[in-house]
Amino acid sequence: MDGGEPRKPLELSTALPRFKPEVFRMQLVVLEDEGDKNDVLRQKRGGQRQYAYDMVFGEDATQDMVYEATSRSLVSGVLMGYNATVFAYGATGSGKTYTMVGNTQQPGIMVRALNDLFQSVQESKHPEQYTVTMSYLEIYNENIRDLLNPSSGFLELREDSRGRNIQVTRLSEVSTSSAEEVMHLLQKGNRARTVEPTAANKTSSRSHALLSVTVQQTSVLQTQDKMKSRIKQGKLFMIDLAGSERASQTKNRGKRLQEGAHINRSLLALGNCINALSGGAHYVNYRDSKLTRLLKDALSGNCRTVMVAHVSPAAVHKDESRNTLLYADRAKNILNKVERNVLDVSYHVSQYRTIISELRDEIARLRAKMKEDRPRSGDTSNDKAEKLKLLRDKIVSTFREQMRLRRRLMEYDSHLLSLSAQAERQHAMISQWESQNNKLYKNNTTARWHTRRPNTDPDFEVDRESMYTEGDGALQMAWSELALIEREQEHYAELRATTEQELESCKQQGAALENELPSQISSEEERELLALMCRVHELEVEKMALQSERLIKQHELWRRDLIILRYDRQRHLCEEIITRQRQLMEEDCVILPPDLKELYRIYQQEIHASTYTDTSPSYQSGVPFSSYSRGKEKLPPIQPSVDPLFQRSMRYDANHNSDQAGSDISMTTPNSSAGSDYTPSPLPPVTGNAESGQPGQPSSLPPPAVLFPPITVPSKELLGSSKYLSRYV
Ligand SMILES: Nc1ncnc2c1ncn2[C@@H]1O[C@H](COP(=O)(O)OP(=O)(O)OP(=O)(O)O)[C@@H](O)[C@H]1O
Repeated sequence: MDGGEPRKPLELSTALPRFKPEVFRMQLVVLEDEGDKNDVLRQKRGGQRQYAYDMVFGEDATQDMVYEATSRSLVSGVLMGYNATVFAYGATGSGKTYTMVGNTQQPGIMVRALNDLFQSVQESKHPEQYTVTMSYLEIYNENIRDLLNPSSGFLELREDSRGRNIQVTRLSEVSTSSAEEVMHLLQKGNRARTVEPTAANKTSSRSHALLSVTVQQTSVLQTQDKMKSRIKQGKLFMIDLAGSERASQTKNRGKRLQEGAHINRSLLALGNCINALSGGAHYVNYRDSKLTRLLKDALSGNCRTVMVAHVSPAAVHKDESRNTLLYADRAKNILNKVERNVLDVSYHVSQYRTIISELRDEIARLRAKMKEDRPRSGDTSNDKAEKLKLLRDKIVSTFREQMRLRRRLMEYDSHLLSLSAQAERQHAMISQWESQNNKLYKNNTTARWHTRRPNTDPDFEVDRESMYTEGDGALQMAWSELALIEREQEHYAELRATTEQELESCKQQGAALENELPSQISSEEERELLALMCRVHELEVEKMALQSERLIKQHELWRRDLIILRYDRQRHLCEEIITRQRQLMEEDCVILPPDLKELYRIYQQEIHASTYTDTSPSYQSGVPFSSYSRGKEKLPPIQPSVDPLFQRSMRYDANHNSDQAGSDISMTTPNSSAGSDYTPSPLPPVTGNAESGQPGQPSSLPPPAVLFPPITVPSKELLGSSKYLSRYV
């Protein structure tokens, strides 16, 4: 390390998960530490530390090189419906803003990614199916500000009772159709961002900036009574974090010092989350800062995440550099489960169609009444005109009132639907938990486990005790949440009934006013004026039709969620039954008949097809499920990390010793590469010859009988974790 000032800091990238390991060669950063010269006793010895990352960029790396290697592949993923996040991390002045935003000559990741995104949309077969929206916010002193509409003040962060669906209220979501428009918005946002000069950086960002771009592709498959559409939605977050800073180095005072404290606190919270996640902690505290709450999905949810860590080669920054390297190193161990957000939406539009058509009928009636010729008194006195004006005003206001009431009814319906979806979820959660408890504490499998594993793990019983308490708490919470939901359902049902009554009387009032109309019209001009009023009504109805369409989609998504949940539960049960039956067959040395073997094979294919999309790394790796073809000697495991319950299931350990009478199952924690990728390596049979230690070559049974895949048993941490429950539902 030299003592020179940083000009071109070093950037490291760690992509989570490493979806293209063949592209990202691991590269090293060596941190040299000469030790403390004043440390005469040599207590703190210097030395070298090496850190390996997916990619390391030196001072010659261009913006383009950084973008190509870290973020380009994320853009195509977003268009396919994946979520992705790129965030820049590092000390103040280390080059984060340069990497993310850049300048006009050297644009950064944000600009390049958006350019690529729009280009890909334009080059696609159906550019008209895509909608792109963006929002841009900053977190300054723990307050959220809308960078696209800075005058809106501080915004609130909201989430549901389980800490999911995090949303920023009143944040502007701007719909964009071209890269130029986006660039303009981005520049506008950057101008609004809080940037101040400090001793460490002339243009120091005093806030974290989060740019979010949502790409939605909607393809309508059918119209008429039943509409079917497919919605694919990917989100890309690009985040320029504020830099960590030391008061002694930045020489900040007053306001700057206070900003620095906020920045450091939120970065510390982020560091804690990274530590907890990389260590596989059961509980991760995202609530310590707004930054971590917003980054929750990027860190542990359904998201491909790239962390670009920035370090300065200057000796004076060695502590910050070491910290950054350490966090980046830990972040590598975090494994996210990435899924495509694709939904086939099919919905009945009859319910809202009725409302809309009723309103349209009303307008038609109004028009007809206007055209009706009635005997008139012939006078065009001011008095008559005044009466007509009054009548018109009344008709307009009753129509508005009707619209208001109908809209309110729709909102109540929508809320009631969401409540019933939530209640259903709680029910599912409760029954799931109860069946888990049965499995854990009461059934035979557990008893056998105990007898097979005498005294191997002294903490085993203690763990179970604490799991039971934890589970009990989760169960109680689910029950009380259910009671709350039911109370809210009752309340909203009452509100709905009252509104319906109000609407009925409003409708009658409107009809009476309409009947008065023909006798009041005395000239063509008046007729035309009233025609205009009808047009305004029509437009309002159209607006309502659009709103109802949005609600319908929302309902359908909830309904689909529930169906998926039920199917998932059914599948879990089936798998449980199959696993246990196989265990019994195996214990009784039943020879597998060929047709049953064939059924297992088909079942396996089904599981694989439903679990792995064509972009799954395992599929691309050239070992797809089809390799388990008829006649092959091995069957793949029943449970290739397909469901959250069994995700971290026990895996067969080929090297496991044979002292567990009759059982070759051992607990192994899946390593990072095995966590999400299905590794169809040949697994030895459950009843294989333990002495031989030869996977797949058992001698105790004839060949067909030994083709059992291993029995998967949920790992104790998953069965006992309440976190699992909330994740699963
Ligand atoms: N790779 C690079 N090539 C050339 N100049 C760079 C590079 N990286 C950073 N710089 C320059 O270094 C200075 C500090 O960089 P930047 O503002 O991006 O740091 P930062 O990490 O965002 O700091 P802060 O956390 O204080 O906002 C800027 O003037 C920037 O233009």
